[in-house]
Amino acid sequence: MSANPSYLNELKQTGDFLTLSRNNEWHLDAGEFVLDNGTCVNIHDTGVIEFQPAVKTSKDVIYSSAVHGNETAPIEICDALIKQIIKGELVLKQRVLFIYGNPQSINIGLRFVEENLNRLFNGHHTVEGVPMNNERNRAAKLEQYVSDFYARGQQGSSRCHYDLHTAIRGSKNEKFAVYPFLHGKPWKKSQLQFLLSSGVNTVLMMKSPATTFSYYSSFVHGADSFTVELGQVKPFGQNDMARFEKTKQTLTALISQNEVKYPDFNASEFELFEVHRTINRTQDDFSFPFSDDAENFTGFAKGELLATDGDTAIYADVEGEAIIFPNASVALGQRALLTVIPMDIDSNFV
Ligand SMILES: O=C(O)CCC(=O)N[C@@H](CCC(=O)O)C(=O)O
Ligand SMILES: [Zn+2]
Repeated sequence: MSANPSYLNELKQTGDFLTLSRNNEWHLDAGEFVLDNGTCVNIHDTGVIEFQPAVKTSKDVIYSSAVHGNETAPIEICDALIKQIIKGELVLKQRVLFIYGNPQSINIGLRFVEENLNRLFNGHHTVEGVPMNNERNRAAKLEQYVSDFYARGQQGSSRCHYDLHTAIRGSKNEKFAVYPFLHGKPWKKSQLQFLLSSGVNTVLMMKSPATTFSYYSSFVHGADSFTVELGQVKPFGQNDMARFEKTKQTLTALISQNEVKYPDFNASEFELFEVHRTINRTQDDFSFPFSDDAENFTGFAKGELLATDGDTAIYADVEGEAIIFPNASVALGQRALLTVIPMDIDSNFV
C-alpha cells in the first residue's frame, strides 16, 4: 500500500469515488485520510471505501451497488451519499462500507463482464478445475473486505448489508427485497420496517442457500442482509431519482443517526411472498411463453406453461404462481426463474 496515493487530493476535493473506481476497473492502491469532522476514510480497493466516524458507533452498515454494472439507480444513490460524506455535508454516527461491486461492468453498461458476480459468493468464486477470472477474483476480495470490516467493528454492534439492485424487467410491485434464507432463524419485523421506510413494502423469503452477496453476509457474518430491487434497469441519466427519495433518506438516516425510530409493525402494510420454486436453465434450448414485457409478480393459473427447458415443459403447479427474474439467457445450470406465492405473517417473525 502506498501511504499517500496520487488520487487522494482530487478525491478529497470532489468526493468522486465513483469516477475514481471506474478509472481503475479492477485495482486501486489503498489510501486513507481524515475528514475535518474526524471521520476516517479508508479506501481499500477500487469501489471499496470505508468511513469510520470519530464517535462511538453501534452499527456496522454496508451499502453495495454495481454488483451488476447496468443497474445504475443504486450507483447514483451511493455516489451522492459518498460525495456528501467526503464534503462534510453528511456527518456520520455509524461505520459504513460502500462497495461498487464491478466497476468494469459499469463502464461497459452490462450486467457483468465474463461472469455474473452475484453467482460467485459464499466461496463459489473458487472451484477446483474452474479457471479464475476477474469476477471470481473480485468476489473473493469483496468477501475479504466484508469480513475485515465486520471484524473491526465494536463488540456487540449490529451488522447490516443492503445490496442495491434494479430488475431487468418492470415489476408490478416496483420495489422489492429478497430476504436470504435464514436456516430457520426468525425474520425481523424491525428490518421490514426499515425496508418500508425505504419505500419497499414487498419482500420475498428465500427457502434455500444462495451464491448471492446478500446471502453471504447473512450466512457468514450474521448480518441483517437483503438484496433490494429499486425499480427497473435504466442507463445513467434516465433514472427518475424522485422515485428513490425515500430510499435515499432512509439510507442516510441509518448512518447519520444514533438510533432510528420506525413506526410500529403493521402486517397489512406489506406484501410478503415465499419462494415456491427455482427453475434453472439446463438446456441450450430454453424459452418462456411470455414476452419480455411480462412483469415480475405476474401470476399464472395452475396448469399454464411457465417455461420450456429442452424437451421439458414446466407448468404452474399452484394457482397464482408468480414469476420473478425470468431470464432465458442465463448460463447453463443457473437460475432462469423464481416463482413465488403469497405468504402470511406467522410466528417465525420477531
Ligand atoms: O431482474 C433480474 O432478472 C435480475 C435482477 C437482479 O440482479 N437480482 C438479483 C437477485 C439476487 C437474490 O436472489 O438475492 C440477482 O439475480 O442476482
Ligand atoms: Zn442485479
